[in-house]
Amino acid sequence: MAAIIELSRVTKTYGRAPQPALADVSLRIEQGEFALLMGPSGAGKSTLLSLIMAMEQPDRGTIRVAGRDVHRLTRASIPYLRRNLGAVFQDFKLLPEATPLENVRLTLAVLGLRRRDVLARAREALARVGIDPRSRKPVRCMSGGEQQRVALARALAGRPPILLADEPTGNLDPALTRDILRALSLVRAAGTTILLATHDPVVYHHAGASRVLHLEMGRLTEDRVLERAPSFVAELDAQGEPIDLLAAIDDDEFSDEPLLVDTPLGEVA
Ligand SMILES: Nc1ncnc2c1ncn2[C@@H]1O[C@H](COP(=O)(O)OP(=O)(O)OP(=O)(O)O)[C@@H](O)[C@H]1O
Repeated sequence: MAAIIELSRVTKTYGRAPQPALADVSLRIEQGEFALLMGPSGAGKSTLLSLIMAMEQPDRGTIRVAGRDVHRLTRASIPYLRRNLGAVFQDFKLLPEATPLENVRLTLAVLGLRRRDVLARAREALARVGIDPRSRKPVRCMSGGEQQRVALARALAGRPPILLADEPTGNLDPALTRDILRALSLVRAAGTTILLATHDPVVYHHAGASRVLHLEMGRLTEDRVLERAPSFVAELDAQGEPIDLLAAIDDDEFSDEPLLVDTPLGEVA
């Protein structure tokens, strides 16, 4: 099977740093996998995610998403990458003065989703993470945990086939962490490939991930398949809950109108 994400001998050094942030990393992630990216602070987890999102350039090596080298995409192909990758950043990258609904709606509009679908999708994604879509609060007035959930809703609302998340439970208490993990289980059950960077042992034990990748000082030191599904995922399966948040991208929902907007997800043409 073709890998949906493939890194081949990727090295990245920032500026004149004495050590590379990532050193000769190769890995393949197949469609539908849920992989955790673990390792101590500074190990290179965020760097790896940034490279996949084409927010940073590697010094050497190639990174392919759905078979395409993300660092050789033409300008016209950037929307293809943005539609395929939903991202939750460590610092959220939300628009601070905008409400949660505006944050999600704007991203969907920038992705080119048809106007009539934007509002429904945005409301649905916010409700799924426990944020009231009618809230008039600017996100800068919300707690870290609330902002984190808005960021997750924004990433999921576009129904990307791949979700990249950097510490998505970092500001959440255990109950909210569990809610987010539950949302991620549904996302994964709908076929989305997830790559999630975390320090959080609760995530490790309860996310239902299928694989753990461990980074140390920029090197991939462990790549392990996890056999056991956590109990609450099994519970969800038993209940047969409808999975409606994520489905494959339906290109008919996207308009062909060209857009050029500088967004928190980068410039989108
Ligand atoms: N934009 C940057 N400019 C310069 N150095 C950077 C930059 N981003 C990361 N680094 C450095 O690269 C190395 C890897 O950092 P990275 O943020 O990828 O690690 P991490 O595993 O995500 O850490 P954490 O768990 O603390 O988020 C660190 O030494 C860090 O200081």
